[in-house]
Amino acid sequence: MSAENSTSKETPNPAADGSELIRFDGVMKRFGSNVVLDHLDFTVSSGKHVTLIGPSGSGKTTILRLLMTLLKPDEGTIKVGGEYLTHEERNGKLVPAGETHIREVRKNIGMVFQQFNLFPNMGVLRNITEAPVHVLGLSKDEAEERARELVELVGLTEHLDKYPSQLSGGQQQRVAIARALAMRPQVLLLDEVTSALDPELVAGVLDVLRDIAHTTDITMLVVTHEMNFARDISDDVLMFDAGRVIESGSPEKMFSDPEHERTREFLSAVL
Ligand SMILES: Nc1ncnc2c1ncn2[C@@H]1O[C@H](COP(=O)(O)OP(=O)(O)OP(=O)(O)O)[C@@H](O)[C@H]1O
Repeated sequence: MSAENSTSKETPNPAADGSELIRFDGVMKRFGSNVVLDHLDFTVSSGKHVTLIGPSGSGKTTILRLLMTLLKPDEGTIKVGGEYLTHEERNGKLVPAGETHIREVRKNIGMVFQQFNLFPNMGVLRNITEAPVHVLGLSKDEAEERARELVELVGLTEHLDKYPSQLSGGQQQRVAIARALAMRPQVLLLDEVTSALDPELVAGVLDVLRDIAHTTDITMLVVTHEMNFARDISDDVLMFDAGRVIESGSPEKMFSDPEHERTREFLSAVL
């Protein structure tokens, strides 16, 4: 892996300065009568790596899906980079955001899913260049140059010409990581990115992500059941229960001396 060589060029978030990047204010999300996020407030500072932990169904993935605008909150507001994601200001009033506004704010956010979601009919290089060319308007040459750097960063240089079906799950997930970074997002969302992988492929993907976490200043919001990985990369860990943050702190504190009974129960089941 050659992350060290490429970081000066690769730093996806050159403006990471510790200012507030993500803000949830009173966010409520329900599915039918099931209140999944219960007036949730939290913030993430630029450049930080924040891991969301908590029992199944506590709302972690829902938070990432709200940030990707795959879902809309029923109440409350979400800001990314100081801009409302869910609303826009018109004539001094806050109104539901239109598609153009949402697309602009969303350019700052990249997501890697459990199931890779690569384009099956495109090779590795084109999977990575497609969005930068069509969404950011980069020239094909610019996008390819950047894609080659990212392919090196994720350790797949020899596989550049292959199609997703010719790659292992771990390699496909590394392509998905490169594809997300190619958009130079300010924040990278990682949703259980190793849970669909065969166990022997998990370590390779986590190593790539550790490398990215330690050698770039991209902001990360991570949902994972890999607690050692969470401990290695996190600045902060947020413990969710029933749609609320019940405890937060450094990984050292959270994993060795949690305060909340529910956190202790959860960690004793997963560690
Ligand atoms: N599209 C949907 N329609 C109905 N219910 C949903 C939908 N998406 C999520 N839910 C419900 O919302 C709750 C929270 O789901 P979410 O996936 O956010 O939890 P999670 O904390 O990420 O869980 P896990 O660790 O199992 O992935 C669950 O009860 C889930 O069944």
